[in-house]
Amino acid sequence: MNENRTPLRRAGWAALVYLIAGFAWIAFSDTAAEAWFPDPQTLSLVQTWKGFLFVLTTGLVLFVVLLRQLTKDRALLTLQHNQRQALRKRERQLQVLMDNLPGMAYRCRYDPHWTMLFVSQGCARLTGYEPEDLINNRVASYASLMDGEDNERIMTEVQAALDKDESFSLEYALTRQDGSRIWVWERGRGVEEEDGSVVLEGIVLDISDRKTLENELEELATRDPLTGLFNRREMSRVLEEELERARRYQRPMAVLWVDFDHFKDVNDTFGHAAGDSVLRSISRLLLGSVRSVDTIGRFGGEEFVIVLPEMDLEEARETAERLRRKVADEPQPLGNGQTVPLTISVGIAVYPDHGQTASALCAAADTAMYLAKERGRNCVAMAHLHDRVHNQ
Ligand SMILES: Nc1nc2c(ncn2[C@@H]2O[C@H](COP(=O)(O)OP(=O)(O)OP(=O)(O)O)[C@@H](O)[C@H]2O)c(=O)[nH]1
Repeated sequence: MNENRTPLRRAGWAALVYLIAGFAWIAFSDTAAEAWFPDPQTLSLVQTWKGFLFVLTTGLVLFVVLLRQLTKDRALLTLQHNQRQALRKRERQLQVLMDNLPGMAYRCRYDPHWTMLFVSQGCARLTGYEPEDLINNRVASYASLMDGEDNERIMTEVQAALDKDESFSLEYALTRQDGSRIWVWERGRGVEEEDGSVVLEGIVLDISDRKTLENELEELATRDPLTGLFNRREMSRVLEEELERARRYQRPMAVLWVDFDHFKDVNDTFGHAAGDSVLRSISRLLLGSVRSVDTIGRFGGEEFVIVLPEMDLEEARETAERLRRKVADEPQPLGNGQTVPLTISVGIAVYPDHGQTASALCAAADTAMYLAKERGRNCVAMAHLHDRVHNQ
């Protein structure tokens, strides 16, 4: 209650109380003294002692009031000093924490530039820009470090989090000042300022190492380690995807089933390492001989599957024949400076002629490949139309 009074009002009240008490004392004590001590000599003595009493009392009151006030002031000053010390300590700790983040802390506006109002020192390590370069978009805006589509996606995600008053987590790529690319993870939330506007506060961490590891793991899960081609699982996924597209747009699609001829002889004669070298070399050769829309996978052993979107029977036959000739014409390196001639047998199945499903097409192409082997190898065979009936 007292805290609401202004110092002037409080001092005014104290002075008023003092004046009233003083005047009352002078007025009533003189009258009372004259009434009780009619003798002028005694009265004079009483007046003197009365004066002493007044000075003593007011002095005591002044002493108590001043003591109380000064004690309070000192306690307040000590409290303020301790609070300032604690604040400085926390600021220092926060600074150390922010400067040692594997990234940066920030405060920014929710605008198309992500205008930075504050960024910690880690900004230089993360982006290559000094904090003052990014603050208020002085040299570059944070948005200019992001990819265009990422920026739009992030704007939408952050808006959704702001609407729900929740924090947001984002992953996106940044282009640093030197042009190198990094992956970052950001977590932040909207904070209302004193003027009612909303700013974003959070941290941005470099997760490039994690991303590289994730990509490597993804590669391991989808690629054949020897040839680098898609493995059976990934190839099956691609086949389903292409088949779905062919169905939707009512376009043909071909599957080639490629098997090396007498590959066992290569292994037996030159060793397994030489066989591996041949597998790698033919993989490269096949990969370099198809269109960018075509996909090659190693299904296992020396069997390869090639998916050729938008290819009908005749085009597929021509492609298979071209691949067969290319392999036959080029002796394969054994890895020791020597080469070995090798041929392939290719089975062809085409959607929708030989099958409607991935498994039906694979089975038809595989059967056609055995037909090519039966015909003496180093040749191409088309699946029979009646295979379609068996496969469905
Ligand atoms: N070097 C090497 N050989 C492999 C690999 N995978 C499978 N093979 C070999 O491929 C050979 C396949 O032999 P077969 O199935 O008998 O067929 P082929 O000798 O090619 O004869 P045809 O297919 O009948 O013309 C086997 O010797 C396998 O050991 C591999 O990753 N590396």
